[in-house]
Amino acid sequence: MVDYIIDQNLAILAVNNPPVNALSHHVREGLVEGIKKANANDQVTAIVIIGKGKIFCSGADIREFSNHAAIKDPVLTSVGHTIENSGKPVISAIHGNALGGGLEVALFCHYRIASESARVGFPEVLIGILPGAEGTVRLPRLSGLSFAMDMIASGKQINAKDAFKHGILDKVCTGNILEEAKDFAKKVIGQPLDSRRLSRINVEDASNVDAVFEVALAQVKKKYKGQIAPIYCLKSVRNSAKMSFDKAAAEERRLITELMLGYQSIALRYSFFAERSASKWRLPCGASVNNTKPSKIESTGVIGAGTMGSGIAVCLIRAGIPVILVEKDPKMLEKGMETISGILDGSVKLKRMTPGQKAKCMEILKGATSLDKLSNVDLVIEAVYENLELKRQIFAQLDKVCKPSTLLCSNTSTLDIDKIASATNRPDKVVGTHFFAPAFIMRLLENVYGSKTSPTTVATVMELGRRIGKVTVLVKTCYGFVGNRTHQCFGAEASFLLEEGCLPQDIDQVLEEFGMAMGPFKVSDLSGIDVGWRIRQEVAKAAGFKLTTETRYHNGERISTVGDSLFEMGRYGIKTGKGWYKYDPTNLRKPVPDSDVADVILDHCAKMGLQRCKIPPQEIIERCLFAAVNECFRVLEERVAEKPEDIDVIWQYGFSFPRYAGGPMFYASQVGLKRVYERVCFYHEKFPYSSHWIPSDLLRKLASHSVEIPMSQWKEFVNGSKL
Ligand SMILES: CC/C=C/CC(=O)SCCNC(=O)CCNC(=O)[C@H](O)C(C)(C)COP(=O)(O)OP(=O)(O)OC[C@H]1O[C@@H](n2cnc3c(N)ncnc32)[C@H](O)[C@@H]1OP(=O)(O)O
Repeated sequence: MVDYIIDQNLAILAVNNPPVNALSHHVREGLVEGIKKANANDQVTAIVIIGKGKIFCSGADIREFSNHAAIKDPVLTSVGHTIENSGKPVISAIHGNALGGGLEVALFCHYRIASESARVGFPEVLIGILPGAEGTVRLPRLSGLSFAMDMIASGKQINAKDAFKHGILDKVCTGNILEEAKDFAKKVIGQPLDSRRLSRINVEDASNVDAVFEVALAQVKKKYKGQIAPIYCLKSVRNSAKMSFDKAAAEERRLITELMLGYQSIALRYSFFAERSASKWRLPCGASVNNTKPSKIESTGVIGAGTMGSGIAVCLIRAGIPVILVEKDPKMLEKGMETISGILDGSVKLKRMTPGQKAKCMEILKGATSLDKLSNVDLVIEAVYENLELKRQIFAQLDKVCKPSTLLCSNTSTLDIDKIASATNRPDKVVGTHFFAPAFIMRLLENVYGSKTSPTTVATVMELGRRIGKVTVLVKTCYGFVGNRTHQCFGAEASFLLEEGCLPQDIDQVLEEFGMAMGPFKVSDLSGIDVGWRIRQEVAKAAGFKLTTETRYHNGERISTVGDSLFEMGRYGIKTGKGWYKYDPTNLRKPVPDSDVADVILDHCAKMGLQRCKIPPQEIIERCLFAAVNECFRVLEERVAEKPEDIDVIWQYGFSFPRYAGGPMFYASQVGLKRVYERVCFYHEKFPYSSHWIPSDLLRKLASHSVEIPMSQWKEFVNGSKL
C-alpha cells in the first residue's frame, strides 16, 4: 500500500491505497517501513512522500473508527514521529488534497510542497472529531493561533496559494509535482533538520492565546450552535500555546478519544457514508448505478417561470446546461428572466461567481412562450403549480411536441408520477425531479420513479443531479414521496400541539434546541402560510370536501386549521410582515412572538372546546419526531425508500435535520426501536384520530426482537422476509 521506489539518491514513498489514499493500517505500516528502509540505505540522501492517483491523502480511514480492532499499531502519531525523527530530510509532495491525517503526515515532514491546484484542510470537525495526530498542536506553530483555530474549527479546505501565505507550505509548484519534489529534495540535502521539526519550535503568538480563544469561541458558539467538536478544536489549539508540546499532544489525544466515542461523532460519521450511499441507487428490477448508462443531456427546457421554475433554471445554467424557459404569459416570462438574473447577481456580489461567469450563464438561457420551442431539447422539467389535471395536459402536449428521446420530468412535490406518465405515450421516459425551495440554494434533489420509468431515465436524472451539484436521492412514487410524506406528520403534530397547550415559539424553541436549524413555525413563515393553505385547499378539493376553519375531522382523521385562521387574516409570514410571528420591516430575519397569534390560538381552542395544558419539551420532541419516524418505517416497508440512509439524507438536506443527530432513522436507532415502538403505541392509543400513529408493521417486527437489529439489517425485515 506504499510503493518504495529508489530514484538516483532519493527514496520515493508513494501511498497507493485507492480511491483516496486513506491511512489504513497497511499504509501506516508501509510508511514506517519505508522511512526506516531509506534511513538504513547509505545511498539515499532524502525521502519524498507522495500519493498515487488523484490525491495525496484523504486522512485516516474513517471506517476504522467504528472498528477498534483495525486501529492497530503503528498509530498515526507514531508513524509521524518516525517521519519527524528521520535523519534524512523528508519532503511531502502534495497534489489533489491533503486532508486530516493526510495533512498531519505532511506536518510531520521537514518540508511541504504542493501543486498550485492542491487543497489542504482539517475536515475532522465535520465528522465530529479533531485532528488527533498532533494537528492542533503543529498547525499553530506554522500559521499562528487565530488562523489555526479558524481552519481547524471550520473544517474548511484552503488552496495551495493560501496555504503558502500562512506558512503551511514551503513552495507552490506549477510543474510535475514529483519532478519538482525531486529538485527540491536535492536542494535541502545536508541542511540542519532541527529547526524543521515542528515539535521543536514554539507557537509565536502564544502570549495572545486567551484573547484569540475568546473571540474564536464566541464565533464558533454562534455559527455551530449545539455542536461539541468545534469547541474542542479551539480548546486543543489553545493548549498548544499554554502547554509543552508533549503535554498538549497528550491532551489532544484525550479530547479526540472523548469526541470519537460521543453521539455526535458517531452520527456525523454515519452521515458521511449515508450521503455517499445515496448516489448508489438500485431499482427493484436489479438495474443500478453500476449497470445502467445515463443518456446524454445537452439541452433542457423548464416550464414555469415562477419561484421553482426560475430556481431550477439557475441550477442548470450554473452547471453550463442550456435552458429554454417556457412561460405562456410574456410578462411572467420577463419577470422570471429578471429573477434569474437577480439570483446570479447575488452570487456575483457574494463572490461565488465572476461577472463573466454570470454573462456566460445568461447566454445559455432563452425564454419562450410556447411549448413548441421544446421540440429539440433532451430533457424537460415541468415546474407549474401543484395540479394534477394541469400537469397531465402539459405532459400530453409535451409528448406530441418533443422528440421521441426527450425525458419528461415533473417537479411535483406530492403527485403520483404514474398518473402524470399515463398522459403520455412514453411513460418509460417520465420521472419526478423534486427540487426543494429555494431550488438554487437547497442541495437536495429527490428523484421519483414510477412503475414504468426505465432504468436509463433513472440513471440520467441521477447523473443530472450530480452534474448540478445536488445530493440526489432516488425514491418510488407515492403521495408526497419520502420528503413531504414523512415531514407532513411532523408538521401535523406541531399544529396539534398548538391546540393542546403550546405556542409556536415554544415548539420552535424545543426543536431548535434539539438541533433543527429552524423550528417548523419559523419555516412556515419563511415559505409562506399561503402556500400551505393552497396545498390544503387543493387536497380537500381533490377529496371532495370543503375545508373551513371550523373543520376538525375529515374521514375520521384529525385536522388542525389554526394556520388557516392566520391566512384569512392576511398573515402569510415574512412576505406580509406577520405570520406565526411578527417582523420588524428593518429586520426580517428576527421573528418576534406575537400576542395576537396567541389570542388566535386561544380563540380557536375555545371555539372548538379544546382543553389546553402545559406540554413538556420531551413530549414536543416525541410527538413531532416519532410521528415522522413511524411514517419513515412505513416508507421503508413499502420500499418507497430503498434504505434508511436515503431517508436520513432527505431529512438532513431537505428539512435541516441536524447532521450531528444523523436523521430520523439514525435517531430512532439510537433511542432504541423498542422504546420508539412503545411510544408510538402510546400515542396511537391517545390520538386514535391520527392515522400517522398507527404503528408501522416493520417497526413492530424490528422492535419485537430481544436484541436491537442494526440499521444495516432493517431492510431484511421488509415484506416479511424476516420475522
Ligand atoms: C488519530 C488520527 C486522526 C485522524 C483524523 C482524520 O484524518 S479523520 C479523516 C479526515 N478526512 C476526511 O474527513 C476526508 C473525507 N473525504 C473527503 O472529503 C472526500 O472523500 C475526498 C477525499 C475529498 C474525495 O472526494 P470525492 O468526491 O472525490 O470522492 P468521495 O467522497 O465519493 O470518496 C470516494 C470513496 O472514498 C471513501 N472515503 C473518502 N475519504 C475516506 C476516508 N478518509 N476514510 C475512508 N473512506 C473514505 C468514500 O466513502 C467513497 O467510498 P464509497 O464506498 O463510495 O463510500
